[in-house]
Amino acid sequence: MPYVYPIPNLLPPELVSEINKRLESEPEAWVDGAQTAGRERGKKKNLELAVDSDLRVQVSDAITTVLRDYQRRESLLFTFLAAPSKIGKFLVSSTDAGGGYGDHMDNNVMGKGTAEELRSDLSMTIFLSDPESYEGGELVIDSDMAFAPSFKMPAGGAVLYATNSIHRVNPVTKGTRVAAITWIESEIADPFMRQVNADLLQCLNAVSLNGEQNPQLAAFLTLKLEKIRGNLQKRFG
Ligand SMILES: O=C(O)CCC(=O)C(=O)O
Ligand SMILES: [Fe+2]
Repeated sequence: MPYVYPIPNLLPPELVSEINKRLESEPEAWVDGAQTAGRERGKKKNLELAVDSDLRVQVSDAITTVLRDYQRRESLLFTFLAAPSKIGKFLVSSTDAGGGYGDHMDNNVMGKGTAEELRSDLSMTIFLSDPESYEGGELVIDSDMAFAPSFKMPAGGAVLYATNSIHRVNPVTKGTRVAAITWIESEIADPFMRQVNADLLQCLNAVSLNGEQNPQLAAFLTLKLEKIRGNLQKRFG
């Protein structure tokens, strides 16, 4: 099974419309996206906010603040699944008709040699455009496989996937696809253990949300689940 998780409502709708408004108001901030593609530049046809532009930093910081907010249900899910230790700055991408990004692998290390260097365990695309507003532009994960899953999420929805999978963005045939993309270093390098940790966290969360009927049982299960999680972490890091 490929490690792919759609998260439908990662960003609140107010933040998505605020970001889209800002992006539309600064058409001069976009540059050729091939600049950030490294060896894959020939396959990439899109525009991106200049990496050092104020707008890119502001949009990236606003999204990261939501992801670091443990109270929101969807960012809780993101936290469980990713166990993020480092979240890279977001690239903001805009793809018009004729653009796309052919089959490729992302780099194992992002921001090499900078203060922001991270081991890219997970890649994440946050869709910012209304899916009705463009055609094509699906994100296809494990695109070298016969049954590769394909995603076109609602605005504010995300797809989190293992960085070691070949993937592509299908050609956009109409309209414009805007997305924010980043890479994440997880506290848990091993994908199998990351999955076990995510399952345990989901159990702990369910127990804490539904524990009123039987507080004693809830306390017992919480203690035991924390023990299992802690002991697994000690053994597998
Ligand atoms: O736009 C996307 O959904 C993914 C882009 C991508 O694969 C990349 O920037 O490496
Ligand atoms: Fe990629």
